[in-house]
Amino acid sequence: MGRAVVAAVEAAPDLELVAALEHGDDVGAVAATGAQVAVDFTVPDVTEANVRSLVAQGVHVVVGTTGWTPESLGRVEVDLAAQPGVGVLVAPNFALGAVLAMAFAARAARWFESVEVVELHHPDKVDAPSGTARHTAQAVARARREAGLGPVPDATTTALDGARGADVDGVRVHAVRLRGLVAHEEILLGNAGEQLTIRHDSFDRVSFMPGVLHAVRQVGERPGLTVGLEHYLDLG
Ligand SMILES: NC(=O)C1=CN([C@@H]2O[C@H](COP(=O)(O)OP(=O)(O)OC[C@H]3O[C@@H](n4cnc5c(N)ncnc54)[C@H](OP(=O)(O)O)[C@@H]3O)[C@@H](O)[C@H]2O)C=CC1
Ligand SMILES: O=C(O)C1=N[C@H](C(=O)O)C[C@H](O)C1
Repeated sequence: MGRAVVAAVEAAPDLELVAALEHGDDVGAVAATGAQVAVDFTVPDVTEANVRSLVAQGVHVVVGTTGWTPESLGRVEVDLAAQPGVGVLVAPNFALGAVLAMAFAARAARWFESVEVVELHHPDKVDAPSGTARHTAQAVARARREAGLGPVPDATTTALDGARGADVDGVRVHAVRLRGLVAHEEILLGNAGEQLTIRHDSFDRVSFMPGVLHAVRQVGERPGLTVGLEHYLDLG
């Protein structure tokens, strides 16, 4: 992703690439390069420290790295309170179609008794379920709560560990890892006698770049912490 972002920024006539950091480089020296906005695609273990260092330097941050917890987001919010004017966007998916799929699923959720999420990725991915699937399940669960729906029906009493996937806010999420895949998600919504399937496929990492560039252009205008690109697309 880092290489794809470098290429996308270099190809954008209104943006200038002033630095490209690799593993081992000093994030604390980013402001000195003149950077106004930093983009982080690293690993869950280091992204919070990167973002907090960048916020302390007064640099806006666009984050694609997954694995964020409510606690790590909370610590960034505390840092941002001391840096008014600095914006941070943490977005689990920058593909416009994926953001729309999440929004459509949340909109549909109140009308269906059952829902499950299946995410499918390349086998080099280190986290499961994907940040996108977690974000989707949370949005669907919120919509179900707001509509007064009860738990998703499931009579399972005996199962091998993992057979029913992970429970994210009461929504079952299943993770597939398969060579050849890039990033894919299906939201399955069921009622008696019918099913709605909402599916998004990223076939190439270029799919994430329009969303990343949109965020880079916007983040300076949106101080504080934002979670999810949908808020930058008027879909939140
Ligand atoms: N929001 C979105 O739209 C998308 C999000 N992602 C997420 O972005 C993240 C990165 O994905 P991807 O680019 O595929 O992963 P890669 O494994 O290809 O890249 C991760 C990068 O982080 C670097 N890195 C690893 N450890 C450290 C460290 N301790 N300090 C600094 N840098 C480190 C790696 O360097 P080295 O290899 O030298 O160790 C590598 O350059 C993942 O969390 C993924 O889920 C991915 C695609 C889209
Ligand atoms: O690791 C990936 O590849 C991806 N990670 C993000 C996620 O965890 O949701 C976004 C996209 O699915 C690709």
